[in-house]
Amino acid sequence: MKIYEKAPAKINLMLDVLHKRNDGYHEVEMIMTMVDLSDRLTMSELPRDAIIISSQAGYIPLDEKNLAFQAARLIKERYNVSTGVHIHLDKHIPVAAGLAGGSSDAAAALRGLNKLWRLGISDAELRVLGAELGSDVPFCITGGTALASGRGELLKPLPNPPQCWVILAKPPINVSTAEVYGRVKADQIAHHPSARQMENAIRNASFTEVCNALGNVLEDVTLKLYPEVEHLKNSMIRLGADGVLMSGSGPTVFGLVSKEAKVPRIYNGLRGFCKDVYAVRLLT
Ligand SMILES: C[C@@](CO)(OP(=O)(O)O)[C@H](O)COP(=O)(O)OP(=O)(O)OC[C@H]1O[C@@H](n2ccc(N)nc2=O)[C@H](O)[C@@H]1O
Ligand SMILES: Nc1ncnc2c1ncn2[C@@H]1O[C@H](COP(=O)(O)OP(=O)(O)O)[C@@H](O)[C@H]1O
Repeated sequence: MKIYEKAPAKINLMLDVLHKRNDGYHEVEMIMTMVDLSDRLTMSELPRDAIIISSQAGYIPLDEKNLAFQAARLIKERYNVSTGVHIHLDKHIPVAAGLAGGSSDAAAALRGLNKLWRLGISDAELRVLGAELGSDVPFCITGGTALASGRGELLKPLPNPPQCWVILAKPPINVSTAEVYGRVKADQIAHHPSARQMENAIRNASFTEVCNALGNVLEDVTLKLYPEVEHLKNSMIRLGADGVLMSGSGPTVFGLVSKEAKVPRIYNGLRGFCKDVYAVRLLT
């Protein structure tokens, strides 16, 4: 038997850091949504007790460092599964980009293996398992749009934002999430974006209000470390995107665009100096 699962990328429409916790994580408030840029997982049962990861992408680990491997190992151990699985990852989401590619692969593996091994695990239980693998994995289990709090694992579902184009551009640098959080000075954040303002904008289905409510306190850290991210933001604004923000810990910058006619100019303008550019829709 084979199971296929899509693993979409996320963007953070707002991200605030409230304080550093005793366990080393940061208490956050984030509003996240999915975009139509996905990895594709194929999961095939193996009669022997093994987890094999393969991928067409030459730049991700295929051993126990792979988050899909960790997801398979976790579910196998927790539910005493004696057979194995071969997971093929058809990667499309850029890696270490702030788009949760690895977390979404882990979530898709948990969903898929629940079906492959007929375990009957509820989504709520899958989210609890997912939190052991990473703070963004619980959101990626259910997807949609949500307000995430705690370290990212406490989720309040929200309606989807008004449909629009999303231009994603990733400069050729890899950003470590741990390093970015490690440099945040939570008590010195000058401006905190408002989760309430973004939630209201989404509930009002107002594209303009969503653009006005965009904000990410991790930008201050990543833009200082990598000035090319700020350059990319400025280019996207100059080319006419309606709202522009860095996603997560970066370095991917996204631009929200309501009018399709504007998309080619922004896409082509960015492609002039950035290789990794995508024009996609929100996954609504
Ligand atoms: C910043 C965000 C925004 O969505 O995404 P990315 O930019 O990574 O996509 C997330 O908070 C990232 O979530 P995720 O990538 O799952 O992080 P984890 O694996 O749990 O943690 C990696 C490291 O980041 C730090 N970390 C993570 C989450 C959090 N709330 N506080 C933290 O301080 C910790 O140092 C941790 O060791
Ligand atoms: N299935 C996977 N896909 C991508 N990266 C993975 C995967 N499993 C483990 N990784 C590792 O996780 C790290 C973060 O990757 P990713 O999840 O793409 O970034 P981000 O958290 O910024 O969205 C990378 O260093 C990568 O080597």
